Amino acid sequence: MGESEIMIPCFDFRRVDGFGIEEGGEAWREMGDKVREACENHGCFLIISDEISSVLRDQMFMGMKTLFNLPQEIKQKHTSSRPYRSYNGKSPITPFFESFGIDDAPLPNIAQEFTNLMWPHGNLLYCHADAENMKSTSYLRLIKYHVPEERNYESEITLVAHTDKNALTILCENEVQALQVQTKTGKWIDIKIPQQGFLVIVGDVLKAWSNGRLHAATHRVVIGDEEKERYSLGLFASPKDEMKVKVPYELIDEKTHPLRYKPFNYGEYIHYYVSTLKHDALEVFANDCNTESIEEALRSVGCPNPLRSSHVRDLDTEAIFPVIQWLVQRVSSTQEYRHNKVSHSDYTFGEGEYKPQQFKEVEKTESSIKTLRGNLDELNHRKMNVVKQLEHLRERINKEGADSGVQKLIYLMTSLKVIYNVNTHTDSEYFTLVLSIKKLPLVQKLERQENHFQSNCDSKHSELQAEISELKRKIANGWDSKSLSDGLHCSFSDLLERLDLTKKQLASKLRDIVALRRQIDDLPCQSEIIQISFIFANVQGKHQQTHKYYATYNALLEIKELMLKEASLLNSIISQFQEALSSTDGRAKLVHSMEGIVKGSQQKLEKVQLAFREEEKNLTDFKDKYAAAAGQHKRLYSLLKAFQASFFFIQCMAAFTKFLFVQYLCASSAL
Ligand SMILES: O=C(O)CCC(=O)C(=O)O
Ligand SMILES: [Fe+2]
Repeated sequence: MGESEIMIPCFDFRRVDGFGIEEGGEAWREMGDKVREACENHGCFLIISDEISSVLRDQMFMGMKTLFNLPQEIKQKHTSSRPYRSYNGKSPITPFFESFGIDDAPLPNIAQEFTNLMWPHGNLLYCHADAENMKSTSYLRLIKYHVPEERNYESEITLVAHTDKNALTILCENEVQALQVQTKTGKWIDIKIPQQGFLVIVGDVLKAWSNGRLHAATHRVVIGDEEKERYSLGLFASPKDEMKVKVPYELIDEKTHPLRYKPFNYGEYIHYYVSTLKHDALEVFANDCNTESIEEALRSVGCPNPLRSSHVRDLDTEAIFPVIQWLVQRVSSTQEYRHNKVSHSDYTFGEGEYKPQQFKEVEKTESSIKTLRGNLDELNHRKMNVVKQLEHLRERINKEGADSGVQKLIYLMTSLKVIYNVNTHTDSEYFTLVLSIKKLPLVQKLERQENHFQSNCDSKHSELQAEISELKRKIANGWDSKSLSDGLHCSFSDLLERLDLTKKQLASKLRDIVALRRQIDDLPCQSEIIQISFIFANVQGKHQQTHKYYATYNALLEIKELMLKEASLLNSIISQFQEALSSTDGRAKLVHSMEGIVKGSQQKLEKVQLAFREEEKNLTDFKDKYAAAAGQHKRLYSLLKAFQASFFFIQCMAAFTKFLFVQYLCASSAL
């Protein structure tokens, strides 16, 4: 099959004739084989499903549009410490790309928190979210691709080529085609996700888990000359950060499928990817056979053919063969050179004769060995000199006698004692000695301590001395024992007085405390407060009712007054009617006053009619608003249903992973 004909398989998962009808049945197994093959060959496949109607899907994208239309500062409120979760908006690197990542979106509190953050005044979108509490982790990614205002190129790569770092991704788009998947041979093919469909992409985790049997598809988003902005919605199912990704032993076969990935912690892997952004992060981070070191070794021996670790991994013979040829050639020419060196030590290359690169390297190494040897000889010579000097010194020590130093020291110590005891220094030698000893830090410290102690003693001594002299002075001044005891008595009664005062103060404080305690006792306890608040609520209810009665009473009173006024007016008209009719002047007056009354009434009527029309207008306004709100409620509710239905797919995919595992077990037991 030519590359141009490569098609990503599309499976019909509609309930009528497809997946999930009879789990474990013949059709189910056949479908399983096809899905596995698609994952192995392409790393992705399309599915058509009737789980989500096109109406719901449209509404879902409408909801996304509303979300992305929110002001930038509101969108930026959505932040997270985890990679790819925070709102990522139109950065200079990706100016036409905006996305939100929401962890475990199906959980009701998560949806509610997100809604509260984006729509502080409420949005019915998630208000009734009652999705099941799922154990697997997933994150929902909402993406908007803008239409570039000015195009530098015919098409813009808006999302760079990558493999998904999670286990499995389920994608849908708003019918604006821009996604491309790379085939194993490196060709990019356009993916059009069907109207009722999804694209399922195998991520790095499934690739590692399946020991490299499943292919993680490299994909990118290229915005062409589309006029419409693109929205896509992806569910990224992944293990929890603390989970270990480990190839099951059933999927390891020493001959056909030796272990390719060592077990790794998922969180550490993500951290590695985020900090390096290596496209082949999985191969570098978890590959068990270290193809990187092969690449490195070839580079260090100057292999002219580029051989990447992926060539080795994928056994790409086209890339590997020239390298092997080069290595064979190198080995044989090295052998030849060695042979010539041994048999003809004076072997030289003639003028213009081809001298292979490795020969030059060997020559260079030889010359540096020579220099090193020269250096070593010189160092040996110096070492001999030092040894000689050492021996000489040792001889001198033996001659002078080993004890002389010690004796000198003892002599000095004795001198020191003498100096300190006698505290005289007549001899000049002693004098110098004292000076040098006094300079020693320990001696200085001791001196300082002694001085301190001495001054302390002195001050205590002078204090005591002062007290004694004071007593002496008193006695000398004629203070006898009686006056002394009087003095004591005086100060004792003084103290007693102070004690009394303190006792009084204490008693008053105690009284205060008792009063406070009483006040505390008077305060109602918690249950009493509840009762009171209950009664208060009742009273408030009654109060409101009374208020209403009063309002009615006042209105009735007003009406009564009006009626009375009308009645008195009518009475006065009746009483004056006969009289007014008797004269022409009276009749004209009556007609005039009647006209005045009619005019006044008409004005009143107009006022009332105006107020009425205003009220009517208000009513229709409210009705319109209510109808709009009800419509929105309906739309958002169905949108919510659409979201819930898409979460259902995560569960499907978890089952699908399990199903793939079973497939492999069957395949390996058949081997
Ligand atoms: O928007 C798309 O179609 C692809 C998004 C994608 O590949 C990703 O977010 O990893
Ligand atoms: Fe992706």
